[in-house]
Amino acid sequence: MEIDYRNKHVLAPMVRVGTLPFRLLAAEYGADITYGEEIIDHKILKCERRVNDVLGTIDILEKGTDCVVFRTCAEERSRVVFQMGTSDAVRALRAAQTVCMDVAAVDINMGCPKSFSISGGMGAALLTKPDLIHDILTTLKRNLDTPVTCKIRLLKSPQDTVELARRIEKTGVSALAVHGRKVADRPRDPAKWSEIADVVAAVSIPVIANGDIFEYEDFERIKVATGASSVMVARGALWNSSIFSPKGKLPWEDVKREYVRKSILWDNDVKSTKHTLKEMIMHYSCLELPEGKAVIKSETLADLAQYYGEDKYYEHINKSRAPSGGSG
Ligand SMILES: Cc1cc2nc3c(=O)[nH]c(=O)nc-3n(C[C@H](O)[C@H](O)[C@H](O)COP(=O)(O)O)c2cc1C
Repeated sequence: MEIDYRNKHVLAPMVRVGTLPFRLLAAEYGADITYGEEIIDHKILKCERRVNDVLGTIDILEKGTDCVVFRTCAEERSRVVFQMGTSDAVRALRAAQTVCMDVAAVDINMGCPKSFSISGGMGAALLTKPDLIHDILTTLKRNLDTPVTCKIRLLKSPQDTVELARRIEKTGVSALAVHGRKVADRPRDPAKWSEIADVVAAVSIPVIANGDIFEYEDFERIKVATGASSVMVARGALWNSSIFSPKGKLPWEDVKREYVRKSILWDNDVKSTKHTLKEMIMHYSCLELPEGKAVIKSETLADLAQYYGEDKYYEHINKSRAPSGGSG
């Protein structure tokens, strides 16, 4: 089923952050479309799909283990985007086939500047290989019923970016997310909204504008500046996912607590929960203070529950999951 990419507020893909509890939290506050963290195709190819009746989730697990690589649930089926890292069309297709029936769309990461991506020919390395981009996207389009999209960065000149966007549009993708920074730009460099506007003007598929949305009002500002109708947020949502709420941001302490509860409810990987909490704490406070130290020291969700005063909730959830029967 085609997903509508117009007039949407979108949670950006974020490694080690965009797992199920975080996506559901963002959606609860108002995000319309929520991307998962980037997962590399090689990793998915070592996985199997399993229905988790206890949690009510669909789990993509490393074969023969309980190691969750991707977890989703029916509630987010119509809005979750699976983002993949790849450098090969056939491999991308095989990996996408493992997950496509459980997600709203499959997205290819063409913006990651990290060395592990570039050295594997993935992420931003694709930006200089338009033929390979074409190959990957058309292979996915031809063989999947699921919508296909991609996320790029700006190229050296606005003309180059526009030329690439036009080529991408020709592959039949449903939307194009544009992060308004170049590969060499640092996160603190301002995003170049005007160069996103050049792309919006040049293509007719929906463009999702991304970069420097830190307040709810910024959604409207970037729409006006770029002409894009949809907007994607990463750091603004990481620090306080209630940025999606038209009613204004909630105190980060409340958001954090709700994130801990959702991590417990969906049995999130403790490393991902710790990482996300650490990012929030680093932004608002400091890891050297007692809270940061307690999060770093935590080894399990039970430890985190205890620190945040959610131990009763943790016990309640775990009791409700225990197999019935026994003495009663
Ligand atoms: C913690 C973190 C993890 C990220 N992981 C990904 C990722 O997995 N895939 C991706 O395409 N971009 C990733 N990005 C980039 C963001 O999706 C986004 O393009 C960038 O941060 C600019 O948006 P912002 O100004 O709203 O932060 C990540 C960014 C952050 C801060």
